[in-house]
Amino acid sequence: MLEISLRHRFPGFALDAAFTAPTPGVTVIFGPSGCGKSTVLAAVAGLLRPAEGRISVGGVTLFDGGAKKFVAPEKRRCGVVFQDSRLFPHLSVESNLRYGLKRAPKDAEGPGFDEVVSLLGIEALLGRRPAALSGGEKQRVALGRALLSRPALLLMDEPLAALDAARKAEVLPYLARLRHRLRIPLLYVTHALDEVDRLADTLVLMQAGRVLAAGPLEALAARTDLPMLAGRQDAGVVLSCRVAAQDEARGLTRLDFPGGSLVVPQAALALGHAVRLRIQARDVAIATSRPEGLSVQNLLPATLAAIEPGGAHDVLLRLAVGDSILLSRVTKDAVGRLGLTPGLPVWALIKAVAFFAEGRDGAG
Ligand SMILES: Nc1ncnc2c1ncn2[C@@H]1O[C@H](COP(=O)(O)OP(=O)(O)OP(=O)(O)O)[C@@H](O)[C@H]1O
Repeated sequence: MLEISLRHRFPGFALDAAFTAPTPGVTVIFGPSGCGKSTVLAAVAGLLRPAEGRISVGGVTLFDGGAKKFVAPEKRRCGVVFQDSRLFPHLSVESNLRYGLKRAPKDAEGPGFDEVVSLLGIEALLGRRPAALSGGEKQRVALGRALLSRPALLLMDEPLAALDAARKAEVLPYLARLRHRLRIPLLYVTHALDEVDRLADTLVLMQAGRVLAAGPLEALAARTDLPMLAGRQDAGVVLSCRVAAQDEARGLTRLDFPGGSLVVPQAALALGHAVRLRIQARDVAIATSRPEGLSVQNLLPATLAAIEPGGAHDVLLRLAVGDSILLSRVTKDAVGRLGLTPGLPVWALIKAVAFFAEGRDGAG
């Protein structure tokens, strides 16, 4: 368990944040610029001594303001990866990685050099100096160096923020893969929702120095009372699925989630493989009777659970599909026209889904 409660002041900024998250697992702190995400991370790393509060990881107390306990940063066994890779420029990639290994406590268990190199796909880079690496490659090496120091907790502060979209798309699958393979707890700071969707097990939403909500990603993404998520044009739910069937003839893969199933273009995945699906509210339309002759492949029977405020001209519908929730963004006009009221049985038409295979190479 990660247990964090912090109070600290900077001129013009007050941090008063508390959350808990299960470990191992990926906890993502998400929020707008200046909300205090990096300050929380710095306090966990021991780079900032908070005025008050308590930090414990897996039952080990790193900071306790009341008991005047403050474990020095170098004793915390936190591996830190920043936005800029901070590699040693005069050392080869291999020497940078071995530096991490040298810092590992003698008795600490963790992945070996070869395993980390292969996990991050950096075999071909070992002889190069950091100046000869792309931004994405540098971040993979920085991550490798942090992993090889055998941390009890991995801290990442916007590790992809300095990368362009193509480089980011190159590194994200490695992070997703890591999340699946290694059992090191990860605390990850970002203001990019795609990273949240891909990586988070637990989501911590921060605003103006406070935690607005914290909990499992799937539960938070389905909430309509959190404007930071529901107010976005790309608001939507995340569902954990399993590969249930492969239809070679039609070129489709069937994914089951609690309460229903969806088909996606065929993915080369074994039956039972875990897949994370994201369905945006704007990609879900509804009908009050079963539509015929549709090109849309995913049509699910649902119950309209609630109608929540959306934008100026639209609303968010909460749709119960078995044990799962979908969100649908429709116009206020549609609510009146279709006579939508909570409890009504409806059909959800899902026009698009994004999906990512858990583990493997990460990408779906
Ligand atoms: N050492 C410091 N001294 C004074 N003020 C600070 C210090 N560090 C951070 N702050 C202020 O605290 C607030 C929170 O900063 P923090 O870096 O934690 O935000 P953030 O959510 O990580 O933002 P970003 O996404 O832009 O990195 C900001 O207003 C910042 O200016």
